[in-house]
Amino acid sequence: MLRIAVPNKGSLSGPAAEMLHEAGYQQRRESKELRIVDPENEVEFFYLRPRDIAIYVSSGRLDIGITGRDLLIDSGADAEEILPLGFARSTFRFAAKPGTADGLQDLKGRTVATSYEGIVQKHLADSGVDASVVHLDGAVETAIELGVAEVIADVVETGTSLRNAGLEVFGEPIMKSEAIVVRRTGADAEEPKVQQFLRRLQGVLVARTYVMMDYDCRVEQLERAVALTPGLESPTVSPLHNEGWVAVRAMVPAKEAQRIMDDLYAIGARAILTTAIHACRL
Ligand SMILES: Nc1ncnc2c1ncn2[C@@H]1O[C@H](COP(=O)(O)OP(=O)(O)OP(=O)(O)O)[C@@H](O)[C@H]1O
Ligand SMILES: O=P(O)(O)OC[C@H]1O[C@H](OP(=O)(O)OP(=O)(O)O)[C@H](O)[C@@H]1O
Ligand SMILES: [Mg+2]
Repeated sequence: MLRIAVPNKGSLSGPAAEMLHEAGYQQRRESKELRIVDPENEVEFFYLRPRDIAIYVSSGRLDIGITGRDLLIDSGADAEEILPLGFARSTFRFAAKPGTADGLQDLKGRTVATSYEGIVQKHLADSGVDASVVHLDGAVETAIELGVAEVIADVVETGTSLRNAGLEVFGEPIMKSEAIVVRRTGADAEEPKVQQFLRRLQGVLVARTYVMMDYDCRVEQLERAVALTPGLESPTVSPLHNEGWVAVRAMVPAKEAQRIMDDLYAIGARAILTTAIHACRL
C-alpha cells in the first residue's frame, strides 16, 4: 500500500484534497481525521502539518508527500521534488518599512523576523551577509511595528498583508514556491505505484490546463488551421461527408482557447467547439 502525506491545514490543504479527489482518490470526510485508507486504490493518506511532511518522507516511513517547495527547502530534509502541482503559488521575499532598506547589503547587522529560518539563514550565508534571524510562528508582518525586527522575510502572494502592515518588498525574490510532490532523495524512481500516482496527478493538471477543440475547415485551409492547433502530438483529421471539408480535433491550452477560436474563424473554420477534459493519461 502506497503511504502518502497530505497537508492537514493551511493554504495547501484544501487544494491538495481537491486535486486528489479529482484524481479518483478517496479523501477524509472531516478535518479531524488524521489518516484514512483508500482500499480500492491501495493508498493510505496521512494528514500532517505541511511543515512536517518533508521530514516524514525523508525518514522513509511515508513514500511520498504533498508540501510547498519553500517548506521543503526550509526543512533541510533529505527529500526531493518530483512533480510541481501549480497551486499555492507564492514568492518568498524580504520586506521592510519604505525607505529603510534597498537591497541585501542593508541587512548587515540587522534583525530579520521569519517563520522560514532555514531559507533565510541559507540565503544570508550564501550571500555573505551577517544578520540575525528571529523565528516567529506567523503573522510576521507585525514584528516590525512591535520592534522585534527591522526586516521580515515572508511568503508573498497578492501583497495585501504587506500593504496592510505598511511594508514594502525589497531586493530580488529569495525563491518562488508552489505545491509539489516530494519523495525521499534517491528513492526508486520506477516504483510502479508511485508512477501510477504521479500519472493520475499529471492527468488532473492536463485536464485543468487544456480543453478539447473541434472544428470543420476546408482542405485548402487545413495546414494553416493545424498550425494554430498543433495538439500535443498531432491533431486528428477526419473526412466530412461534404467534399472538400475536414473535421479537426486537437487539445489546446485553455487560456488560449478564445484567441485560437477567433483565429480559426478568421481563416474560414466553422462549427468551432471547445469541451472540457475531465481526466486523461498522456
Ligand atoms: N497567501 C498564500 N498564498 C499562496 N500560498 C501560500 C500563502 N500562504 C502560505 N502559502 C503557502 O502555503 C505553504 C505554507 O503552508 P502552512 O500551512 O504552513 O501555512 P499557511 O498556509 O500560511 O497556514 P497557517 O499559517 O494558517 O498555518 C507554503 O508553501 C506557502 O508558500
Ligand atoms: O501576499 P498575501 O496575499 O497577503 O499572502 C501572504 C500572506 O499569507 C500568509 O499568511 P497567513 O494568512 O497564512 O498567516 P500567517 O502569517 O500566520 O501564516 C503568509 O504568511 C503571508 O502573511
Ligand atoms: Mg501562514
